[in-house]
Amino acid sequence: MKTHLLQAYQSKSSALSEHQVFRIVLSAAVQHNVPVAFWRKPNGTEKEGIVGFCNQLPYKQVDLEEMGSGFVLGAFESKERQAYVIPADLYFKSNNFEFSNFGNGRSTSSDLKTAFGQTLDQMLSDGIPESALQSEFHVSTDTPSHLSQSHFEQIVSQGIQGIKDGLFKKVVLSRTKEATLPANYDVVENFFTLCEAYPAAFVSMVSVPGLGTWVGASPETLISVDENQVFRTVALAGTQAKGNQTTAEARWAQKEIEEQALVGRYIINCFKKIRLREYDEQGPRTVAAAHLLHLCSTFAVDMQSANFPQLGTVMLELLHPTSAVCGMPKEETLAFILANEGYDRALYSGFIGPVNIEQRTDLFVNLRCMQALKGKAVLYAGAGITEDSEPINEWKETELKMETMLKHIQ
Ligand SMILES: C=C(O[C@@H]1C=C(C(=O)O)C=C[C@H]1O)C(=O)O
Repeated sequence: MKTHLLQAYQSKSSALSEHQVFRIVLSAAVQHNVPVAFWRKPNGTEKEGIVGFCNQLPYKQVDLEEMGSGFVLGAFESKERQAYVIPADLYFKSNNFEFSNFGNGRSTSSDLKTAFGQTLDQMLSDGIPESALQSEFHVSTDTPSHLSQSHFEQIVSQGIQGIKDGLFKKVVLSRTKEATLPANYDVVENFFTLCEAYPAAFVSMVSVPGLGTWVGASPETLISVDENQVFRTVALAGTQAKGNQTTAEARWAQKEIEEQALVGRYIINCFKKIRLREYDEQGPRTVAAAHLLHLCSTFAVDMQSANFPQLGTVMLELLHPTSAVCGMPKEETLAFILANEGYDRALYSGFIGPVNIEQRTDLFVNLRCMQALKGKAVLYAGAGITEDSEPINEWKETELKMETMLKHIQ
């Protein structure tokens, strides 16, 4: 069903570039204080976008089979699948710029919808205003604390000691880093550049009142359920710089092989808990993510033949936070992270992605990401710590991971 706004938009959109359309939508969302998300799926050809007509973002338990269409934002510290959900009141794709209006079944604010539509119409007829050209975005009021190298290395040492003392087997420790954003920083341009640079990543830009603006290029699927009801997840861990080698040439040390095997075993244990035996496991093999290489195994389940229609939701609850971003066992390492890391991870290492759009759900682990603030960005990265870890090497690994975003903002 088409609204007045969508018809007006479609008739005029042909004269606009792809960049301009995304700029206009972001600018209107900021003006009306509503949430917006843009993304491009791994190896996808289209960029997609969602706007929710609500000033207060719903925070609820994610039930993939029950939910309407939307974009989910789960924090690292999310219990029982609680997450923010941007309802797909407006959804569009860059290949044809057809807007779909999914909001009909939901009680959207019709005032907001009308006002948003008028703003779009105005921009289309009067030209794009300065604010849209600069790609203004929602800014969070909470700035995460900045941690020193010595603090990070110290918690890594504590983590290694925890493993030696038998408290846990593996823990993932993370940190932040601040970078200055150039005066002409343009978040839409940043999103487009990342799409171009990282075709195999899930590239996203979400801008939400209160939560602020997050940009990322994640290499890691948490949960996907496709149109044929096939469930997929991955065990991704182990990191090395790619350099000039091909993925086939990469060699892995025992430490990385064990680190990744732990993540795989964790997924298999989750399947065991729910008595699911019919899964297909492939790998591990080496995969490239930007300038880095990781080890990755993939798991797939045909939900129809397994007779498990709720597998996506059940696995979201069991998997998050996985041992790729938290540790093994989950409870002990989560408590260690919360007590020692010294900052709030917020959406970093949480889960993000579109739900029930064109009969698919694709949730990713929010990695290789940053938060855009006024004049600066906060980058986030972590590294899996095992008994054989060296604190300085783990610091270097987080520096390397942060390069994924850093390279494209300066
Ligand atoms: C924690 C991050 O990445 C995760 C940790 C990895 C590792 O410890 O080797 C590798 C890939 C990701 O599963 C991150 O990018 O911040």
